Amino acid sequence: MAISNGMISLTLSPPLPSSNKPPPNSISTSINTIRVAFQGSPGAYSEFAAKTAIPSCTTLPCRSFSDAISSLSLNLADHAILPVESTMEGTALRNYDFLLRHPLFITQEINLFVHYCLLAIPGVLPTHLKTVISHPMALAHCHRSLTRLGLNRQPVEDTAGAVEMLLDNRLLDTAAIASPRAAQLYGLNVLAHGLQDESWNVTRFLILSKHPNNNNNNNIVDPLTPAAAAAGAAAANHDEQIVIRKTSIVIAHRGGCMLVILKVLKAFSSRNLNMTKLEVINHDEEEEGKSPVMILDVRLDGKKGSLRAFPHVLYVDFEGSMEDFRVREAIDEISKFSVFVRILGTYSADPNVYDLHY
Ligand SMILES: O=C(O)C(=O)Cc1ccccc1
Repeated sequence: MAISNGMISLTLSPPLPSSNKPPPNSISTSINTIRVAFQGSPGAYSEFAAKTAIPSCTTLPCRSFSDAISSLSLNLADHAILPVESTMEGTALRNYDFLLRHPLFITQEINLFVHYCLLAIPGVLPTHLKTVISHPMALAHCHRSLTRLGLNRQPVEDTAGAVEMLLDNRLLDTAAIASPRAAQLYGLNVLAHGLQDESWNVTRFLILSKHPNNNNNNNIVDPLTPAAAAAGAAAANHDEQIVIRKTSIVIAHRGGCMLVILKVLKAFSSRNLNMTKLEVINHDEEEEGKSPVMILDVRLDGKKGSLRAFPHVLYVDFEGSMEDFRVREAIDEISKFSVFVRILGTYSADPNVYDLHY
């Protein structure tokens, strides 16, 4: 079945049996199955990340990330998942833009090892290949390998979609870069494993929701408090995993980037709050071809304002939750010298990196 001109596929994939342990404090429900929308076809890395983060979930494949977000407003999905950065390429700014343009909150993060395979229709030999198709991030992560193989690159929406394209069009001179799972799912041959240019290739995905995560789980402790130290000792004894809460914010400011960065660092360091990410985006209006970052004004009380353009933006992640007074104080301080602050959400830090099982 399809809705709104068939843009959103309504096929819900069943939960994936996984030998990976779910991440701490992963979202779970005993009554309703959680539905996670992702951009791509079944077998995409995002789908695997969703099922690793929330093992009992069903997944909703969507043609674009906008469709995945629409599925939240249409109540077809409870969450959407988005790859936001990788160890090989840093922040995927385009995906962050999606997040900033919508009234969404981060409720969980998940880190996944990404192994790429070269897949082709059975019978196709490496010598037959002229072109390779895949998600732009996959093509970038395999840049050196593809240059060595002398293949033309063609970006498509997602890795599993590339596999579908091979099959739908019976492309006999083209390969796709996708996961071993996609190879199994679609019955393609794996011509090469481990195509990524660096063996340590981890992608960080964010799980997004219409509502902020107000999880007051007792296992969750704010770092750097006596409770954290005590919980740490207890966990070490019982082999438990401590869950550290993280918060992501976006700060926009006018000019004088260095001074703003120093003030932001001081707001966190003076309160003993550990930063895990600081990324500065400067999109000067005068600079040709660069558009300012568009950010939707959304507050934790759910009120949303207008979409505003900012040329200078800082993405900051730090350890600590919005329930911690030091975090609230730091954000208050930052609000005094920046033109705009948006809180993207507090969620549990993922201490693991999950692997696809071949
Ligand atoms: O295309 C996919 O399979 C995705 O889920 C996006 C993606 C692409 C490459 C690495 C991680 C996620």
